[in-house]
Amino acid sequence: MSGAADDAVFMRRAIDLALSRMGETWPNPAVGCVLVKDGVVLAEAATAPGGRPHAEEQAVPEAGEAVKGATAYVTLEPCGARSSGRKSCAHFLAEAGVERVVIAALDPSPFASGRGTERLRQSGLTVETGLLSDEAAVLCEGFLHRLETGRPMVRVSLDGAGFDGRFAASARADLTTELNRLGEAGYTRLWTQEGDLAAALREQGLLTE
Ligand SMILES: Nc1c(N[C@@H]2O[C@H](COP(=O)(O)O)[C@@H](O)[C@H]2O)[nH]c(=O)[nH]c1=O
Repeated sequence: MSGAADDAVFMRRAIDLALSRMGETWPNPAVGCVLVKDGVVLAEAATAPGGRPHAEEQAVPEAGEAVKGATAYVTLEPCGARSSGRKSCAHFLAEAGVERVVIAALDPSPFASGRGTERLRQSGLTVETGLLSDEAAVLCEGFLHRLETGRPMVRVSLDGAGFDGRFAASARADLTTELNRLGEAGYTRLWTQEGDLAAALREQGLLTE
């Protein structure tokens, strides 16, 4: 396999890890991280339920000393700043001796966007962005929606797999207020089935299709 083909395989693995955690990490996005050296996976992890520890914080200690010189495949730009005051993942990867970081999507948070990649580059790591970014976008769409509107995204789903929860409200309720309340509680991505509620949400521009 060529280097580029390898990169896509490992990023797809990181995306799959994160997809399997979707709906469990809110208010944080689900992120996947795969650490690779000489074509061998050293360690892999996804954001823990509840949003912390982050994917990188789990994968790096698991890889141990071998992580020096490795490539990290991450579905989201490693955080460059933390709301929790913990060491940022960019700092953590650089300190551990990772040499190259391949990223699918940039962190959409205005608080953090670009800061992780900047910190990594300043520390001398090679940083590549945008690999499989379309496939990774679903992982942080709810997080981004809540950042922009204060409300969780609502989509129609048959079974709710991968969502933070089900949006249950009367179609006649004040839906914006209900969703604002759920946004304050940290929900980022909710589901509903087709029916009166979905129709009311659609009419009010509150449904993502
Ligand atoms: N879940 C996740 C990230 N989430 C990002 O981390 C920031 C919030 O950090 P904090 O609230 O301190 O835990 C925020 O910018 C969010 O997008 N970052 C990562 O490197 N890896 C992860 O697994």
